[in-house]
Amino acid sequence: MIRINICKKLNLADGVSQLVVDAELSLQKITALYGPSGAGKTSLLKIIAGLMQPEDGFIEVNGEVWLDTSRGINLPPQKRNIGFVFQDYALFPNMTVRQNLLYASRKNIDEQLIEHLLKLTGLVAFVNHKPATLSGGQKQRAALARALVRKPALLLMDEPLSALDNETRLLLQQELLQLHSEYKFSALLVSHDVAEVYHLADYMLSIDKGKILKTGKPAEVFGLIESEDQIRLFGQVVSVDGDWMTVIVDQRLFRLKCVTGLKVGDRVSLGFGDAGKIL
Ligand SMILES: Nc1ncnc2c1ncn2[C@@H]1O[C@H](COP(=O)(O)OP(=O)(O)OP(=O)(O)O)[C@@H](O)[C@H]1O
Repeated sequence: MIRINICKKLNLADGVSQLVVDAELSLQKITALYGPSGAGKTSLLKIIAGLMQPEDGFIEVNGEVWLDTSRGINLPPQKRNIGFVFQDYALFPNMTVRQNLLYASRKNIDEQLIEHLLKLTGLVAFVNHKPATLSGGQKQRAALARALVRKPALLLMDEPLSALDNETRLLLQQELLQLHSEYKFSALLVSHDVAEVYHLADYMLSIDKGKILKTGKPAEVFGLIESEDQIRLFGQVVSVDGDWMTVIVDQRLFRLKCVTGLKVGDRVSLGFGDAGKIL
C-alpha cells in the first residue's frame, strides 16, 4: 500500500503551476500513470523516488514513511527500496550485464535470483556483454533485471518500452507480465499508450495538468464499448482471454468474440452488423 499526498510547484503547461496528488494505492499489481506530455507523470515518479523534492508532502510505502515534510522526514533515494527503469535504459556502459546486476545487488548478492532473472529475460548468452553491444530490447531487459535484483518494495517504470519497435515492445510487455506473476512486485508504470496501459495495468491514474482526473481499471477509465453497431473499423488486438478479445480502435477499447488464431499485437478489421445505406 502506498499513501501519497504531495504538492509541488512545477512549470506545467497552460500556466498551471502545481502538481497536486492525493492518492492511496493498493500496489499488489501494476498501476499505470497515464496522461499527455507535460502532465506531471515523471515528476510524480521522481518525487516518490526521492529525486525531486515537493514543497509539502507525505509518502508512506508498506507502512514505512519515506517523506513527511511536516516532521522533517525525507529518506534519500538509496534508502527508499525502489527499482527504477527509464526509457533510456541507464545501464552502466563500462560494465557487463552481469556486472550491472552485481553492482545493483550491493552487498546482498543472491546468485540464484541473478541466474533466474537472466534466464527469464533471455540474457544468459549476453552476461559478459557490455550495453553498447546489445539491442534496445536486450538493454531494456537488462535494465528490468537490474531493477528487480534488489527485490524492490516498489518498481518505478518511466515509459520503459517507448523507445522500442512495436514487435519488441509487445514481447517485452509479455515478459514483464511473466516477471510480475513470478515476483509479484508492486509497480508504477508511466505510459501514454492506451494499448500498453490496458495490456499491463490492473489499475490506473489518469493525470493531466498536475491533477488526477480519473482512477480505476483501464476499461472503466478509457470507456469500454460493447457494440453491435453497424460499423467497420481497423484496430489492434491488445488482449485475448479465452473466447474473448479486446481490440483498440482509434484510442477506444472494444471487447469482442475472438476470431480463432488471433493474438495480441495482430491488426484486425472489424465489421459490426449489416452495412447501412448512406443517404
Ligand atoms: N524541477 C522542475 N521544476 C519546475 N518544473 C519542472 C521541473 N521538472 C519538470 N518541470 C516541468 O513540469 C512539467 C511536467 O513534466 P513531467 O516530466 O513530469 O511531465 P510528463 O507527464 O512526464 O511528460 P512526458 O510524457 O512528456 O514525459 C513540465 O512542464 C516541466 O517543464
